Amino acid sequence: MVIKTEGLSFSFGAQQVVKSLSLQVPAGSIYGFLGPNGAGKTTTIKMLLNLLKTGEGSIHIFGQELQSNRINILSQIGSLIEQPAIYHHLTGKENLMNRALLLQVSEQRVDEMLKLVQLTNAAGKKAGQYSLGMKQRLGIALALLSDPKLLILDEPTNGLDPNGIIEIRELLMRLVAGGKTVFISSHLLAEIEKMATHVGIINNGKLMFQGTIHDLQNINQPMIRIEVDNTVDAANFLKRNNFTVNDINHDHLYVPFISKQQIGDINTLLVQNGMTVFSINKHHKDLEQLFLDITQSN
Ligand SMILES: Nc1ncnc2c1ncn2[C@@H]1O[C@H](COP(=O)(O)OP(=O)(O)OP(=O)(O)O)[C@@H](O)[C@H]1O
Repeated sequence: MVIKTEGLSFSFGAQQVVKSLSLQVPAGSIYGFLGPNGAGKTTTIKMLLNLLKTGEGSIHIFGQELQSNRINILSQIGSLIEQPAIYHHLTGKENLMNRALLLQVSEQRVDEMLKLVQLTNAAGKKAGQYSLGMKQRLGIALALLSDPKLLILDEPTNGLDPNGIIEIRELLMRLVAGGKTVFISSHLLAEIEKMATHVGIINNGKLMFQGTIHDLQNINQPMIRIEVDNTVDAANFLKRNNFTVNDINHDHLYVPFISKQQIGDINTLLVQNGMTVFSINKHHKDLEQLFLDITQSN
């Protein structure tokens, strides 16, 4: 394991915000650390980077205990938390050169990083004029200068438009293909599902789920969401016709998704039997619905 925590806890005064967290991040993974705002993601990340002192529990990174090996461990981690530390009056390349001087890495490495994050063409432009996505990519380039084995990113796609999100996703996938491990936090389930190999889900400081992306997909099966005039009648009717109805509320009912054909069949069946179908579509759960499922199955 690249990161292994056991019983990790942290409190701000009387408020415990991280509760006995046991994380396992395998080498070569993109580990999606998922949770709603305020769940404790940033606090956990700050502990992993030794920016906050661990309350209780232990942190091992690269197989070594963090406190007693922190200089060695932290020198092999690149990180980006909150806004990247960028000088706006300097160009992208100058920002990187500044850090390169400190780290004693070559200009060639700076150029390689610019290429990797696809900022070569914008290298001579002032960073203050960069879009949010370009700034995030510059932040990642800064984090990568020292060639760290592990990259820890706190919500790097926050505030980005869909193109910016795709660029970051593709970049992270390239990094992992090149042998690095990426730990990335997010509050967006759909975003993490598209790139992560492993997932940890945290809510109110507690780990609710941890496993591979396939384990997550097993508990996060897509549904057919049906909007009809009378959901109770429609649900009873579908059950009589051997469909499983998983959930029902005032406006919608939910049937496990099997195929597109089945969506057509259900539509025809309901309409032919006098029911009004307002909409019918394949539906993916959001994080809140997933929490309910996880809580119920525990
Ligand atoms: N410096 C602080 N002092 C007191 N409470 C804090 C402090 N920083 C965070 N908290 C509280 O700790 C809890 C967890 O915050 P944290 O920033 O770790 O969550 P998060 O999952 O990263 O959320 P977000 O995505 O909104 O940053 C929240 O209730 C927050 O209000």
